[in-house]
Amino acid sequence: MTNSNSNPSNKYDLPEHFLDNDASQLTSEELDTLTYHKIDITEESSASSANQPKQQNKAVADDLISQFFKDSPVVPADFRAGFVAIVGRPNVGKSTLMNHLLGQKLSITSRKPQTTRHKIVGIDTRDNVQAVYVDTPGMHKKEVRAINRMMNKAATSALRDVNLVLFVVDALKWVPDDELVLEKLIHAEMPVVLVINKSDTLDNKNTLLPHIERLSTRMKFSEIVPVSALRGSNLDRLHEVIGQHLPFSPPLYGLDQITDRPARFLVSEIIREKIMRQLGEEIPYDLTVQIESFKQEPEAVKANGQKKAACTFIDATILVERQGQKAIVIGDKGSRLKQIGVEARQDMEKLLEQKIMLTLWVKVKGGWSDDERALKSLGYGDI
Ligand SMILES: Nc1nc2c(ncn2[C@@H]2O[C@H](COP(=O)(O)OP(=O)(O)OP(=O)(O)O)[C@@H](O)[C@H]2O)c(=O)[nH]1
Repeated sequence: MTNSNSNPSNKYDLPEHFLDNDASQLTSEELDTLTYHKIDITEESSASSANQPKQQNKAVADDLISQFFKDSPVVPADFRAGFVAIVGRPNVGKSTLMNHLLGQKLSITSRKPQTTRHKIVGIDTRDNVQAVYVDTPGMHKKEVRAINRMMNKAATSALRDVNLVLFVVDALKWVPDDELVLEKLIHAEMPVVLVINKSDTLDNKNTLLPHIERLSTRMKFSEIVPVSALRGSNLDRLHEVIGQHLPFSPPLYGLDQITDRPARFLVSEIIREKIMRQLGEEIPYDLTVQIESFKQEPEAVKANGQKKAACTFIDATILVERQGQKAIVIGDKGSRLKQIGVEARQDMEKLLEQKIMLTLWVKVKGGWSDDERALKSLGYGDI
């Protein structure tokens, strides 16, 4: 730190992090230095005040308060914020929609139904609106196994305490699982917006209107918005509708925050997505990824003066049900696992904006998807 006497009124002599934080985070030593500055400044403006410690303390407090508010973003009175649940049967494009609404990939997507297993929270702040999206596993009728039951539970619980629901359907398709979602929403107290996704697949747009009319007789939707999540069509309109239906409220999360999920969770989801994309139909979805270790090393300067970039070291285990699946994931001479690793690392580097060293292992853990206790130990218990 610069000698405070050399330039008493220069605020950059203050402890560095004071510019970003409030005074409660200063050490007492730093506070002493700060007070010393303040005395110097006061002496410059008023010679008599040097003997008035109370006034000096008040000046310090005023300075801290004004600095604190100067650093806090000003939120307009008409700011709106709230939770938005994205619900629908499997494969209608809920995760694709959330990623495109966020403009950032958070939720994994694949052609395979039931890709989304957990409740994912994505935060989007724009135009004085903060929408906190909850992407849910698709709801479906076949609750055959423990994992399906848990996914349905997660989707239903996402409907509690939200301000708005986006009910996503696949173009003109209407199947019993859509009916199941509709039944859950009919008595919902919050507004429900029907999002007709995959509108790019419609050959004849005239068929849309009778479909919308039919669905409107089933329940009262606040709005019906046809979109193509994949192509990003009509999402501006959807953003507008979402904003209109959220309550006036200060932001619920930081204005720059994009998710409440820890980085280790997001990286395990990235690995899972790459496996599903690589293997397509070859492997059932009975597969999970466990992050064994996640160590972040900050940027450093080596002994020779060279800079060492920040790096995160990740060890992950892919758990499969059977020996045969292990061989499939590993591939010929490890080629498939290597490809999964390369693609996952690239996505992780984009997400975390730093170098990643990724080590992948494959292990057989029979019967995990049908064992509620094992699922809980893998983190499915809190969904
Ligand atoms: N043509 C077209 N395909 C889409 C659109 N949106 C999503 N898809 C595709 O539909 C498939 C399923 O998308 P997801 O976003 O994984 O669907 P989901 O509803 O989250 O699926 P679950 O995880 O099973 O609940 C993927 O192949 C997407 O590329 C769209 O607007 N148009």
